[in-house]
Amino acid sequence: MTKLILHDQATGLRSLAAFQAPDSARVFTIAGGKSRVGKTSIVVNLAVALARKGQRVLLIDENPCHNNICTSLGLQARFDLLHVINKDKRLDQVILRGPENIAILSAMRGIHALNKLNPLEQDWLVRSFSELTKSVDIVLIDTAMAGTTHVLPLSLASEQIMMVISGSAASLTGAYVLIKIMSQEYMRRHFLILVNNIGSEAESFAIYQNLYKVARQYLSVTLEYAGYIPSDEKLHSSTQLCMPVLEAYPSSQAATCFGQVAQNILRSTCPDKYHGGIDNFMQRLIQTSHLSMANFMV
Ligand SMILES: Nc1ncnc2c1ncn2[C@@H]1O[C@H](COP(=O)(O)OP(=O)(O)OP(=O)(O)O)[C@@H](O)[C@H]1O
Repeated sequence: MTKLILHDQATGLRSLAAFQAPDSARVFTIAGGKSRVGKTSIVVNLAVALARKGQRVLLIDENPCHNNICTSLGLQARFDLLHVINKDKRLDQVILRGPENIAILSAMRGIHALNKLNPLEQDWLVRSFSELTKSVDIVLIDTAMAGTTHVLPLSLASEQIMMVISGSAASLTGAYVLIKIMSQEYMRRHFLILVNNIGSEAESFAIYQNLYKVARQYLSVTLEYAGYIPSDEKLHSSTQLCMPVLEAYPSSQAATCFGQVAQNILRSTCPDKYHGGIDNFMQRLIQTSHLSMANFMV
């Protein structure tokens, strides 16, 4: 029975993908197999690097307010996605502006409410998001870490999934488990890999290559190297200053690497044929938010 439900959900997801416009915004979910792997630092700094390359960036933040993008930038979000869902505020009224005019949407409470929306509320939300279509080129989603399979709905709704790994065994195992579930249950065949907090580029590439070989042999998926961010005290200091490292320490090694990662993801391919688009993303997210994590045996 569970298999049947999963099959239907997977079929639904694939048919939704067919409705996407080819020229719309690209949506990347940033996930990690372990907490504290550096997701928020990566989302914030990658957004700045992308904005400096002329991209209009929207960040969607799933983290709780004591530990989220706004806090890391010294901003305070008074409103969030739930205010939009409840029709207390319009989407443009809850979006904050960060460095380089990056748009930031706090969404933790809203994302958790998506599976309770009736069809009319779903429609309203998708239409609200369609208003962003002309003003956003790239969406980056910072996922919260609350269990291995928690990030599935956001990841499956995105065009691209970027897994952040470090050199630790826990981060590699966690990333492998997530890739396994998404490939075997949901036919996701392509993942971007970013290695963070690592000693050197050579070390980073060796870790990536090991994961690549194992994933190709046992899971039949393609991994694409998105780059690396070194272990850099300047990145840690910039977090404490509530600033992106690209602003606080523009000539640091970390800042240079974020520029390179931004270039790589702009060039990245999408063999899964998920063409993005914010309203379509929201439609898929509503659909995937009904997935019961209890269905998964890891
Ligand atoms: N490459 C790096 N070099 C030095 N410090 C880093 C690096 N990447 C992340 N950090 C530091 O590690 C800490 C955790 O980073 P961050 O909050 O971005 O992780 P996270 O994965 O978002 O955490 P959570 O699981 O709590 O959401 C921060 O203090 C950050 O400054």
